Amino acid sequence: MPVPASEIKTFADPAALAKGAAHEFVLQAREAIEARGSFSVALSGGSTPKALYALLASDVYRDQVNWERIHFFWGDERHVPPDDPDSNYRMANERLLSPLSLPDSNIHRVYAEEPDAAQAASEYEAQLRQFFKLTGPELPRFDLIMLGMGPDGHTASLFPGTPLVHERERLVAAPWVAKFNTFRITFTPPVINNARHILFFVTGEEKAQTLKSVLEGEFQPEQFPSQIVRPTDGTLLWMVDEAAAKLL
Ligand SMILES: O=C(O)[C@H](O)[C@@H](O)[C@H](O)[C@H](O)COP(=O)(O)O
Repeated sequence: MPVPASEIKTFADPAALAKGAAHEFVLQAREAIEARGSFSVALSGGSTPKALYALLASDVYRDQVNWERIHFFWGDERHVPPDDPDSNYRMANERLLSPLSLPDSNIHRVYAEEPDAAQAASEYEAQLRQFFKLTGPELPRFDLIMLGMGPDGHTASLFPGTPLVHERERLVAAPWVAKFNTFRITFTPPVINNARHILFFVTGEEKAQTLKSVLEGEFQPEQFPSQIVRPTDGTLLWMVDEAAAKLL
């Protein structure tokens, strides 16, 4: 079932998308802080959000939000230490968190330096349960989960072929990702789909065919894991640039 046009916003280029995303982030943060006193957000990794993170920490936006009311998590993390060039935490910390000098209590990173990835995943799940005060099978409800999409249609660290697209129990898992010959730590679909708001950021012509398959093609989440993202009681917005949207 194709994604409705109302859930897709197209921008001229990555810079325009970053501005649009920063505006959306600030609006959602203010709304959550106003309504519930805090804003819980799971950041995405990779390269697309780099410009957004730097923009949010810039003079243009930094005074528009009460950052101390915001709690930062990660939707996925590479199985590397926090100072590794591949670390999603390091990427966000350098561009957003460190420049804002947030208290450590606002930053909830994955302890991906743990040699046993499965242990790192269950530890992160414990962090989620503690922060959201979960006592039973209920799910954490993030105010915002930010996601990217790879050219292969993966999102977070849910890669094509992973059985995790059908996961219903665990909140966080540690899949082996053969294409990178490494483990990853990732939210599972139930956590992602329980968010109040989900934003996808997708740019670049190399993703155009996959984006068309994901948004307009048959529902095949095993092949295109990004298709599994369908909020049960929340909003979903695909923020894409013209290059990525050229086949839509
Ligand atoms: O850990 C990661 O790499 C991300 O969480 C991943 O899901 C990313 O969002 C996509 O791979 C898109 O990455 P780019 O933005 O670099 O294209």
